[in-house]
Amino acid sequence: MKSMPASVAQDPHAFTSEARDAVYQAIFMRRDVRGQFLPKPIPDEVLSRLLTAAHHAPSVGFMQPWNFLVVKSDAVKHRVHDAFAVAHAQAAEMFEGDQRATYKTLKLEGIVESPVGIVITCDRSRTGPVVIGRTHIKTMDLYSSVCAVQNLWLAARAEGLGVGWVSIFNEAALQNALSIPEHITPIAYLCVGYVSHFKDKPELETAGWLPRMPIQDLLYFDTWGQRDDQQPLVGHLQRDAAAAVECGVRATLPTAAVGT
Ligand SMILES: Cc1cc2c(cc1C)N(C[C@H](O)[C@H](O)[C@H](O)COP(=O)(O)O)c1[nH]c(=O)[nH]c(=O)c1N2
Repeated sequence: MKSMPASVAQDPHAFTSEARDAVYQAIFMRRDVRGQFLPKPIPDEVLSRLLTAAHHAPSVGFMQPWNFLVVKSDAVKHRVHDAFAVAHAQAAEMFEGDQRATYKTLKLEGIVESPVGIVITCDRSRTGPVVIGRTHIKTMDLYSSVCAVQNLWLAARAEGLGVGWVSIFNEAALQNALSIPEHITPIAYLCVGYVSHFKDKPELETAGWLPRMPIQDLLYFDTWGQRDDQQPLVGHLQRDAAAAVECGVRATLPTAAVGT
């Protein structure tokens, strides 16, 4: 995105403005990709960078609960797709009326078309029963694996790769399709590949499923539920929301045309 106005002196630890802008570009130009995958292979050196980025995610107690399963076999992808198809049909029945009709028109995966699937898992027993930071809130290990997903997703966007997270599975069916042991939780099945183009906004937004919520409606000060629209921060948020949208629009252009 175009540099956000720097009204305060840059901290000496901050990235250069070009590097900082690249981070924000990765964030605002990232999309969940389902339908625009190209068959172009992903070089191992690129996959290696993605996986290394994922492995450098934060994790509770540094337990690094993840494994990475790289799926290239068509037979395995078809097994995963079969598991998706069952859950997808079940999911359609959970919506009513117009929503069900819309749901059925949505493309919600690119399992077979994407050249590579990457499954990120969570081994909840990896470092024993007591983990620093997970002593009371047991789900922290799952959140750690999600951090790995997000690192990979952003790195992929910087590499020009699309990623689509598919979660419409009965968990046991997905484990079965991938021979994942019962005690390992599959966190994400990610469809990864080069794309014909990136969309400017979430497909569910374009389809009229849901809009992006205004961030100021989600913001409280000091205690839950306490709003204060007079806070200068709120004005900044409105400006930055517009800048983020503009960045998403520019994501539809080849990056060479986008610049920083
Ligand atoms: C945990 C989780 C699980 C899923 C998703 C995301 C996340 C975070 N998303 C993608 C989701 O629909 C998408 O992120 C939002 O619509 C916002 O769009 P962008 O990611 O900004 O393009 C997703 N998309 C899809 O087509 N099929 C799916 O099964 C899922 N599952």
